[in-house]
Amino acid sequence: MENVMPPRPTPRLLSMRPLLAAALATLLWTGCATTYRSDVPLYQQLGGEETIKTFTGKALSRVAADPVRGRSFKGIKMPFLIDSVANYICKVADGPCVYEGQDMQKSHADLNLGGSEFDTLVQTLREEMDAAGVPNGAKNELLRRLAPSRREMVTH
Ligand code: HEM
Repeated sequence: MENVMPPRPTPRLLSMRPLLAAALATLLWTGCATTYRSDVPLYQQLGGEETIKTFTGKALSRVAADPVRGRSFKGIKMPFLIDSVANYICKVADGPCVYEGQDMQKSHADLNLGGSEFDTLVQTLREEMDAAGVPNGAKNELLRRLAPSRREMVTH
């Protein structure tokens, strides 16, 4: 009589099973890490207060050092400003930080900011969040929350 049993997987394929399972787990984990999770406070997904201060400080320092884009920062005490902006961002991200500064309209009113200046800072923040290893989902959620302040700061 003819044998109708399906062929059994080769031992080689069987031995690759743990490898395939590990690859799948890595894929799932990466997927989770890059997606914003509404059940975890955003500031935690951004890496906590320390990381927020790091990427904020680097972004502000880079823009301030630019010969053209940095014009608004002349005479500004950068360590104080960095602390204040980091606390603001931490608070926007539902963190426990206390922000004691003015609202965005008042604090930028005298700077005569253009749209492209705002966009440059946002792009620099994006790059520094990437450098700090902030997952894409958390990064985009923070930028989404900051976006409405553009119309409060930009005057032309
Ligand atoms: C996402 C965009 C921005 C955010 C979240 C932000 C946030 C802040 C915060 C929280 C303060 C501190 C206010 C206070 O302590 O009373 C501040 C002040 C300041 N910001 Fe921004 N800012 C943004 C865009 C910009 C841009 C585009 C520039 C210039 C290129 C700028 C330049 C300044 C300067 C110079 C001050 C100090 C003003 C002063 O003390 O007279 N900011 N910003």
